[in-house]
Amino acid sequence: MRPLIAGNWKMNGNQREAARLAEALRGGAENADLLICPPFVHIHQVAALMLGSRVAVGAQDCHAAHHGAHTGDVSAAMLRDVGATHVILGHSERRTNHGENDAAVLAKTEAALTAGLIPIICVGETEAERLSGLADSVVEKQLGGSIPYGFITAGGIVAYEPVWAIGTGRTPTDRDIAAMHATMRTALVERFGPAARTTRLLYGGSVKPSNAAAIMALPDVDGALVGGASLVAEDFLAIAGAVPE
Ligand SMILES: O=C(CO)COP(=O)(O)O
Repeated sequence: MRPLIAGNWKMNGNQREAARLAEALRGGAENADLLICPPFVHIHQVAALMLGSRVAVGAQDCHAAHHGAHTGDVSAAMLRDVGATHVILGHSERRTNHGENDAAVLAKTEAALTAGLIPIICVGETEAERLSGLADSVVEKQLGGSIPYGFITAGGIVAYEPVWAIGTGRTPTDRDIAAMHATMRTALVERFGPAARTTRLLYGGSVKPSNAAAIMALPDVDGALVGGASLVAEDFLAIAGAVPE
């Protein structure tokens, strides 16, 4: 399957910087689909800049409700309206900083699907959980609790992001990444059947140009969710260029 290289810009950049970064990516990549996820306030502008390009635009979160009295929140339908096609949900920074649990991620994912957005559900263990041998069970529980019916057929995407690898420069060994991706594939196929074989499983956590080729070559790794390195156009494109043909 064609890999997806997704950039999570997190809370970075002003309008001018967002436009400059988006424009530098407009040409896309040879062997991978590209997706960029700017902060809410830049989505409209960036989606307009990317019209007619092969680069998709997504958001980093959405609310579970369609509309209503939810001060400060943004609905999936609003994101779709301004040009987003994807939304990252359940990122560990949301789980930690905003207390989002699997039930909340499930509700948001259902809202995204209803609005016609492709959800990217993030899962991953903390360092303490990995050291206690709990990584597999933590990720299986997150998958079980946050993926709704209809996710697979709608092209939903899962990102494995070990919490301890995010922004730290540390990554699991290639063997550990491959093992977790195999675990996730098995769990999805057991629950949803063979259709889940085509679900994209991304790896995220300190992906950079120097480690991308090795990670992207692993079985069941269908792309990357990139944080810091997605803010530098040449690094993001180098990661996309490292995808095997
Ligand atoms: O959280 C991430 C992407 O969602 C990964 O961030 P880094 O690539 O900066 O480690």
